Amino acid sequence: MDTGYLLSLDQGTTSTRALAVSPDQTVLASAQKPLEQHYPHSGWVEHDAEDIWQAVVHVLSDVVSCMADRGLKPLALGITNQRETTILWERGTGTPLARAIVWQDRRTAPICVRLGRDKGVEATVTRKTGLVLDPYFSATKLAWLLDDEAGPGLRASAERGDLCFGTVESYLAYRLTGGGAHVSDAANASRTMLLDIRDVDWSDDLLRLFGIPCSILPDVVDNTETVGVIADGLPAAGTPIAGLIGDQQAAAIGQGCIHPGMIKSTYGTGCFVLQNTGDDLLYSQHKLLSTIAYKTPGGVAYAMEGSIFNAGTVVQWFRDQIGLIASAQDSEDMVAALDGTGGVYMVPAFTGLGAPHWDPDARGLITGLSRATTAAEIVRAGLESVVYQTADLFDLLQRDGTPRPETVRIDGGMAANGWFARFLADICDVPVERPASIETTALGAALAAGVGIGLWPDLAAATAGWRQEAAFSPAMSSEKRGHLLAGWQAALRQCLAR
Ligand SMILES: Nc1ncnc2c1ncn2[C@@H]1O[C@H](COP(=O)(O)OP(=O)(O)O)[C@@H](O)[C@H]1O
Ligand SMILES: O=P(O)(O)OC[C@H](O)CO
Repeated sequence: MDTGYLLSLDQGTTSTRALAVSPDQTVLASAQKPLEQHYPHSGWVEHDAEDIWQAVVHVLSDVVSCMADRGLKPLALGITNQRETTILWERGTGTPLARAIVWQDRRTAPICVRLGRDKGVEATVTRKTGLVLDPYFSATKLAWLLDDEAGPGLRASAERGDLCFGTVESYLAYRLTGGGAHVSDAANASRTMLLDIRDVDWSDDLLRLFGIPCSILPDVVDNTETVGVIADGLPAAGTPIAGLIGDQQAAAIGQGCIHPGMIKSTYGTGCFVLQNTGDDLLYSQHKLLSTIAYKTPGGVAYAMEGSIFNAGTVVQWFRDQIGLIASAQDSEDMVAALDGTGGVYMVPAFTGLGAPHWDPDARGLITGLSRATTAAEIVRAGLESVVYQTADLFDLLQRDGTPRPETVRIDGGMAANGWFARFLADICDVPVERPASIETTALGAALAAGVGIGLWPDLAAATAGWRQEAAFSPAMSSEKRGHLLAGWQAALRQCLAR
């Protein structure tokens, strides 16, 4: 096997990370930079795409120079990213022309409501894209940037061919190759609401529906395809960019969920449950999403996905907004000794509710408060709410006919919380596994790039070394589980009934 390492770039919602991964899948070095969030209006979430670029150069440069000191060179770069976040930049220079509209942003809810009045339109969108008509996805964000009165009005430049559109991996590949590659991978492209996921190509009908000129679109590539090399003057210049993949699909690969039926749940800013359905494109009867897990020369693999918009943000809110905890770790220490929440439930609909409700206007609530309620009980209710939402998604997956998983593999920042992992196993009544490598998302991108340069023949070979670090078995009585879930459903109804 080649000496050298795989370079992985993980551009997430709250931070940008670079990792050096050895061919035996050990993390050799890493660097991270937090990303500033902008909330210009209620329900709006933006990132400065130039900040993202500067952070990328910074973390890549740190890792590459640290590895150079050890005499090692990058073999290939894999890029993984927050999905759906929408960027428009100037063709040629790569200069962003507006703030990136982040996946959590709800400003385009009125566009979705208008289009959704025609039930035929909604059904067509779902059949072609596997998605539901919701502001979460890129299409309406892009339409807003081009045409909305409150937006930057970029339609004329787009029609002149001066603009490029892309999600984050596309923007980074463009800038890293010095404008040489305007591409998006199949997994990321499947989240734009412009791709027909049956033939993995942009849909003319959808482009017409959302008013998107095809001149601004990237070319769609496989997830293990070499799209170009890093341009001169940048860190790791000359390195092939050999894997692009959205972060939830990357986590599925990093977790070795490459066989039909396998399931992973990632707890970062949001929580995303993906169950691999192989070459079967299944459509949900319960508003779960059908999406491309990955496309390789071996074909397309699909997944069913449930998206929870707020997971780690609950912990951040306790820490940064209302000061109930000093650090994320405190959330575990504080709740572990409690018997329960004393009847308190929280529904953390800070930016609306995702699957299966798709309610952009829902807002959070805390119920069941009494004079005896403690801060610890409220924190526990927050952690529990993420578990209950996961349980709802597992239930719907099975009602949609997917096999009951033998185990669920978890990752992301919140998965570090042992109490949370145990409660998840109890409430979902399924064994929960945590992997030895907690950098699952970045690892998935590194493995995709490794397959891209032929280090492994395919994803099955690349992921064969997956190892478990900890396992949590369900131990709660079904009576207690039923009681807790009934309380959750009552709180959820209150939230949805406003
Ligand atoms: N011990 C912990 N218990 C609960 N939540 C935690 C813990 N450690 C980190 N988190 C949460 O995990 C999230 C960060 O996870 P990460 O996977 O890095 O997110 P992202 O990729 O979305 O930026 C933060 O929201 C943080 O509050
Ligand atoms: O940045 P993360 O890890 O919360 O992931 C964001 C998702 O890709 C949004 O779909």
